[in-house]
Amino acid sequence: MSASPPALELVGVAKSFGAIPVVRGVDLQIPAGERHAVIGPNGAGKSTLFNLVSGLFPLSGGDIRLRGRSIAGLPPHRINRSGLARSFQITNIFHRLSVFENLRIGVMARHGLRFGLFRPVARMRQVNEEARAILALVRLEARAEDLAGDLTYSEQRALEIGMTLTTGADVILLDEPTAGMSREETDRAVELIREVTAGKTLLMVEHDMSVVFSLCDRVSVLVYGEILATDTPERISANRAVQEAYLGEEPDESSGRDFGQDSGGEAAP
Ligand SMILES: Nc1ncnc2c1ncn2[C@@H]1O[C@H](COP(=O)(O)OP(=O)(O)OP(=O)(O)O)[C@@H](O)[C@H]1O
Repeated sequence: MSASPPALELVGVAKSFGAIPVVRGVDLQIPAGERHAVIGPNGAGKSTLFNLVSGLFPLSGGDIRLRGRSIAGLPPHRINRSGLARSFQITNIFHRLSVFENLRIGVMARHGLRFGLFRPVARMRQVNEEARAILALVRLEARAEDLAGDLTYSEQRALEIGMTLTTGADVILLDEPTAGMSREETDRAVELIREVTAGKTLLMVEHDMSVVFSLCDRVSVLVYGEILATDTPERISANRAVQEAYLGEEPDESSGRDFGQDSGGEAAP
């Protein structure tokens, strides 16, 4: 055991909707700096797990700890301020503001600054610098002045990742960051995610095993609300129990999509 607590720790995490258990006692430790994927068949409880970690749903049981401190019961904005940011697909983006303004608002929020209030010039200079740095990191400099609503789908996803960075969080949750992207867009997104999460802790839901292989240190397989296995991508893809959990999903080495999903929004191959 290392001396420092895990960046993120789930202890016996449970969630029921009415009488129906959906997440059933999940234990998971993610050390600081690890990139970790949660995979699993449709309806396994992956989104619910993310909603529990980010504070959108109250726990039915167990505990969630960020750097050793419980965040159970905290509202999402408090969890966010504690250093955990989640990408909510494209819903965080103000479509009628420019790309730069979007990032600036995110950085301002972190500095406790709001529109319409007195804004000290020196702090605004710092805000602008930070926003520009994130703009470069997510490779949207050429689009800085364009409306966020005019970005392509994958550019919007990049902006969304940029918004999570504006919070300064060092634990990042990404929910299917490459869903709906072509192979080329996916490859670019993987590069971008690798760069922007360097030195941070990443927890992602991802269906595309080629993405998991190229990005993640470890993978957890969630089946019926329970973790079936946690291991390296290589060992997970060779695991018989995992293969059986994806009934009817033959490993497909040619596409790299070892464990396909029948979810709607995926890009055509
Ligand atoms: N708010 C809710 N109320 C009742 N049931 C819910 C709610 N949210 C999710 N569920 C149920 O919980 C189960 C797990 O759903 P969840 O969306 O977490 O699965 P998932 O693994 O993310 O699936 P997918 O890969 O299809 O997104 C499903 O049976 C779903 O119908």
